[in-house]
Amino acid sequence: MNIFVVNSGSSSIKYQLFRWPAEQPVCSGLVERIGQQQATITHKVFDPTNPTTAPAEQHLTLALPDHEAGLREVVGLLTAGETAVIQNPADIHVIGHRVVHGGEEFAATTLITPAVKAEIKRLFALAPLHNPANYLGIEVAEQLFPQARQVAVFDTAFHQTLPEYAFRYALPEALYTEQRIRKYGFHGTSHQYVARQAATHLGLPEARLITIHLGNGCSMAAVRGSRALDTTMGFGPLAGLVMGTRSGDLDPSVLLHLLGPLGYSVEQVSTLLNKESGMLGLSGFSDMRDVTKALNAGDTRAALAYDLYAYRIRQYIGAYAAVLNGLDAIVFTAGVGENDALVRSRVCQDMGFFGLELDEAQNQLRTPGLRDISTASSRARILVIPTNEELEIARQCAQLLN
Ligand SMILES: Nc1ncnc2c1ncn2[C@@H]1O[C@H](COP(=O)(O)OP(=O)(O)O)[C@@H](O)[C@H]1O
Ligand SMILES: CC(=O)OP(=O)(O)O
Ligand SMILES: [Mg+2]
Repeated sequence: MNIFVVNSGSSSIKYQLFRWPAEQPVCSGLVERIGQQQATITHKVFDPTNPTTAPAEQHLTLALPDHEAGLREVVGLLTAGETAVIQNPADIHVIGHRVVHGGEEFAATTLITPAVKAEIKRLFALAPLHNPANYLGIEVAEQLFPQARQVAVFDTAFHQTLPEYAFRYALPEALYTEQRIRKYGFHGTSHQYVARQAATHLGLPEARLITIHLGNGCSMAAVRGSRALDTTMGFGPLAGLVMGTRSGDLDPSVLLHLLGPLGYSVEQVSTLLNKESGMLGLSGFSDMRDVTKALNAGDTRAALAYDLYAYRIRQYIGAYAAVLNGLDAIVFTAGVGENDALVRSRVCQDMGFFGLELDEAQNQLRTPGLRDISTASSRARILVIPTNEELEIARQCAQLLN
């Protein structure tokens, strides 16, 4: 069986093809800047005899007016010429779609039906940056792969186990019962994937874990074994940690002040909080590699941004150690969490109270796969685990269809 995973964003499409049940990655890629003058496709084909060797890479620059044009081009790469890994679109049997917001309706992976699509559409208002793009990806995939079974895997699903006192806001009840205003949480496939690996690695099925996903979007989760107990993102993906361009936690009075005395429109506030804040707002750079470069050059704004970023993570480690009544491990994952040794070092400084003691030499190493970067005497483990949302999505598709 061939499972094709699609993570469709507002201007990008990430994809990966797996052979099942071998869980073997065949190819993966990223289509960027859809709708702009020049879009790019990075397409990687893995060596079928040895998927751990570096894949063959291909780069294309071309005009792609929309997602349909983008996915059509990808189908071309999958089926034609030297890069061909399948003969025609009918060789794709299952398509797993990342859908960011599943509301309270979807606590599990679901086969996509017209009713499911209608529900995903109804949730546009709750995830305006993500759900419309995910929906578009589904529609285009249905056209290009009419034979395939289409499956939705929701970012929110893993967090549906949160207790009510953790997911409710202290607002009048009707806003929850009638408007569904509550904490949902996101990046669920990533938290679930690394939590499972951590629990297996520790040999503790009921491990008390704090998973820390630091990508462009950032979030943390308190996880007991395989059950999510709390998470930092909320009603939408704006709450909690400082992110590349998103503010994270903010006193709601700031919004009232922006909307009232300062005369911002709702649209302007949305742009401010989603696209102009976070590390970009503080330092002028959204990409952590640029922030680090500025920091090393003595830039004081970058230094403050770095301190604030790490401080917020440390605060939530404290909060979640309380939620879990103890701690067996924290797990760093995603682009920043996996690669940025300085962030990990800042976060783990003076955390002896929580049993966390970093081995700085191990922290600096760049070996692939799961790594334990804590000292032998550390009471709780500090792990770095590469996330693989695409593999987790494929696994959930396979599980659903079995
Ligand atoms: N070597 C590195 N050192 C520090 N940060 C890195 C490194 N590689 C990637 N990143 C950071 O990872 C972030 C992107 O993470 P990623 O998980 O790919 O995000 P997303 O899936 O949300 O696009 C960027 O801020 C980027 O700067
Ligand atoms: C939900 C979310 O924040 O996703 P991303 O990090 O991909 O933007
Ligand atoms: Mg991501």
